[in-house]
Amino acid sequence: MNHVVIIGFMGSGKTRAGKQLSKDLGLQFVDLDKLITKKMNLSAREIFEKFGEPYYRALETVALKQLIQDSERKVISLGAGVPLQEQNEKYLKELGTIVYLKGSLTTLKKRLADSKKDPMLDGEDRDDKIKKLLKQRDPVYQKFADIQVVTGEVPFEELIKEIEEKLSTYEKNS
Ligand SMILES: Nc1ncnc2c1ncn2[C@@H]1O[C@H](COP(=O)(O)OP(=O)(O)O)[C@@H](O)[C@H]1O
Ligand SMILES: O=C(O)C1=C[C@@H](OP(=O)(O)O)[C@@H](O)[C@H](O)C1
Ligand SMILES: [Mg+2]
Repeated sequence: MNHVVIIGFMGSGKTRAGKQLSKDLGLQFVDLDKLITKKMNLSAREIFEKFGEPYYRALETVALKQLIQDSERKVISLGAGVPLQEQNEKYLKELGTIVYLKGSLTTLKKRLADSKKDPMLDGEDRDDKIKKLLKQRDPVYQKFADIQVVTGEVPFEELIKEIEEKLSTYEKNS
């Protein structure tokens, strides 16, 4: 399918940017986390606590497969962990054009400092955890990215414009 797919670390702005892009492009918006939490009637943290992380990962994969079958083009914001799961690799490649919202460690630490919603940041020192996970995840996001933009350095509206321009160029050439 040729969906517009947004990937990136927690706090990179996947959900916010996805909503704006869907409005501008006149496409339906899907947030993969929202799809899962709505269906389960539980938050991501509650699903992690009740059933464990592997269960959440399985729900992500099921949702991805459904979106590949969906013939109506959409803007899809993925959860930050989706590209890290080996079983998702082939589905991600089939899903559409992948936009990586890249945030620096400084930007992400700032945005995530008070966020309570992410179970992946529970436990150890939050800044250390962000640093460790970003080091592990950034190369994976880069590997999947058809388009990359840096968040945190320009105003939101400019960032969206940059994504739209890059998408248009990418699609013309592919
Ligand atoms: N370009 C941006 N500039 C400043 N703050 C942003 C930007 N994009 C997102 N945010 C803020 O960062 C936080 C995380 O955004 P969100 O879209 O939920 O990220 P994600 O879905 O990638 O975890 C929110 O408070 C959001 O308003
Ligand atoms: O980093 C992760 O593994 C996760 C990120 C979350 O999504 P956001 O990227 O929207 O925060 C959500 O999917 C879940 O809590 C797991
Ligand atoms: Mg999100």
